[in-house]
Amino acid sequence: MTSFQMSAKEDMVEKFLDAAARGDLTQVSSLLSLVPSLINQTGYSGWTALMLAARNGHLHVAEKLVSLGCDKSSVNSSSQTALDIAKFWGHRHIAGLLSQSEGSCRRILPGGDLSLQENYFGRETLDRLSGRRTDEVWLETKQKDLATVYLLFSNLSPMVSTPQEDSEGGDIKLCRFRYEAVKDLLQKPSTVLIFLGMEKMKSSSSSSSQTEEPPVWFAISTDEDAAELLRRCRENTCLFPKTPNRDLLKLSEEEAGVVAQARSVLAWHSRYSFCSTCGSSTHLEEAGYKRSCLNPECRSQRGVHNTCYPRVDPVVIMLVIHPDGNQCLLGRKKVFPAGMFSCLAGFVEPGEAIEEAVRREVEEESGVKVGPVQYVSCQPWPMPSNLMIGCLAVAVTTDIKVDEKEIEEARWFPRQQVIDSLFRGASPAFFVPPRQTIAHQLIKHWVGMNSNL
Ligand SMILES: NC(=O)C1=CN([C@@H]2O[C@H](COP(=O)(O)OP(=O)(O)OC[C@H]3O[C@@H](n4cnc5c(N)ncnc54)[C@H](OP(=O)(O)O)[C@@H]3O)[C@@H](O)[C@H]2O)C=CC1
Ligand SMILES: [Mg+2]
Ligand SMILES: [Mg+2]
Ligand SMILES: [Mg+2]
Ligand SMILES: [Zn+2]
Repeated sequence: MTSFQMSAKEDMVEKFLDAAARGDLTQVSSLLSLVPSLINQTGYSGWTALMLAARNGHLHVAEKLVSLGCDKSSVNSSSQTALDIAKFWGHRHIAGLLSQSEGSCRRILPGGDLSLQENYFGRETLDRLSGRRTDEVWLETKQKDLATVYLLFSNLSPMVSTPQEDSEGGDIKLCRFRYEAVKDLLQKPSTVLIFLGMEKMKSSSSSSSQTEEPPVWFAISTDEDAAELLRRCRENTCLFPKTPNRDLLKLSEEEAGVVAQARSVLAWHSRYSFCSTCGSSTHLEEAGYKRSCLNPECRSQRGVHNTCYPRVDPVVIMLVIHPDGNQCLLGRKKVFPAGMFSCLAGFVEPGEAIEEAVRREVEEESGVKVGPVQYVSCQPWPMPSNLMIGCLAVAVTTDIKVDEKEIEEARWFPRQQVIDSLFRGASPAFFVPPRQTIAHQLIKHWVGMNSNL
């Protein structure tokens, strides 16, 4: 693109965003009919037309953008969606429009502040088709299907491609392989193969493609040398991320959901090679979703035996609200980066209800006693297989005494300080974990609950 063409495009985007901010429906519509791709363009600080309409309360513009299929979930550089912005500025009619799918639930379950929140790692991109896991003929046919997608894992990290230096954005992408490129790995006895599921049918797909089944996905974990595996990829920007806690947060929402599933199941295989009941060898069944003991005398062959199936560890994570309603309790572990504070969290223990786990962990870690607990949303966290259960909790005492083994410091933070740090105000007193964590989303949820300012 020449510099002239570029500045003409920028002018057009600016004109479009300005029209949305002013509520000029006629200009918004005519620019969109000329250049439909304007719809999700961003301007200053990542603001889209929908966000600007939401900021200024222009319902008709917001309706037009939504009816044309604009992206309602995109976030600006302060991690706010158009819905957050509409709620914050008190434009209830627009907030209602942007959360319309929740309307019918609200009628069925009145009273609760129900927001259909989807967290990073939580998107179900694939239909798991668990019924097919025992259909060996079907699975074998699918393995050889030309459209089938294989992901390669080494040491529990998926092979990803990193952006070219001159490209925009910092996202990483999963490397997708076809059967021909991995069939030798499938023959190796040490390879673990997991059936992940089938791509979901797109509602807009044409009638001719509806007769064909969408592609299925498998994950392969192999002990082949990582450098050797990387040679299978044509691009030279591929790698296996070394720090999953950080690096796997750079995937798209769709790919993050697939990785959450694959990584947790593979982590279970790598930790549970032998039968945990009798110590004998096991073999893989049900397309990677079961390990059965090879000892015919083993107790795990009879009755209900959860040891044969992949594990999920429930963890409660909670934002504790001060009895005055205007402060929240955040803590930091020694391993956190300097200045970062987050929600308290802890593993649910056997025979424990979620509410009780919240009360116990908060008291253990901070000395604060908690009364009412409300579930908000959850997040699969594949490090290795936690299910983070996000709650709000109201404190009934306020004195803090931290458990120094787990927590370095815990403090009550006033709402304004939390808002500044969440939306990166001028000089925030601390910072919160990135938006991909449920900790961030819980903090944002609390701030949003009373944001009709
Ligand atoms: N997505 C998000 O926003 C967040 C995710 N998390 C995740 O939640 C998890 C739990 O939080 P954390 O505060 O550490 O939990 P806890 O407060 O329960 O403390 C963890 C410690 O408890 C012990 N422990 C008890 N039961 C278990 C179990 N079933 N599995 C593992 N360890 C157990 C371990 O001690 P020892 O090793 O000494 O035996 C461990 O170091 C972490 O893995 C963390 O990654 C945490 C915060 C935010
Ligand atoms: Mg903890
Ligand atoms: Mg704890
Ligand atoms: Mg604990
Ligand atoms: Zn056994």
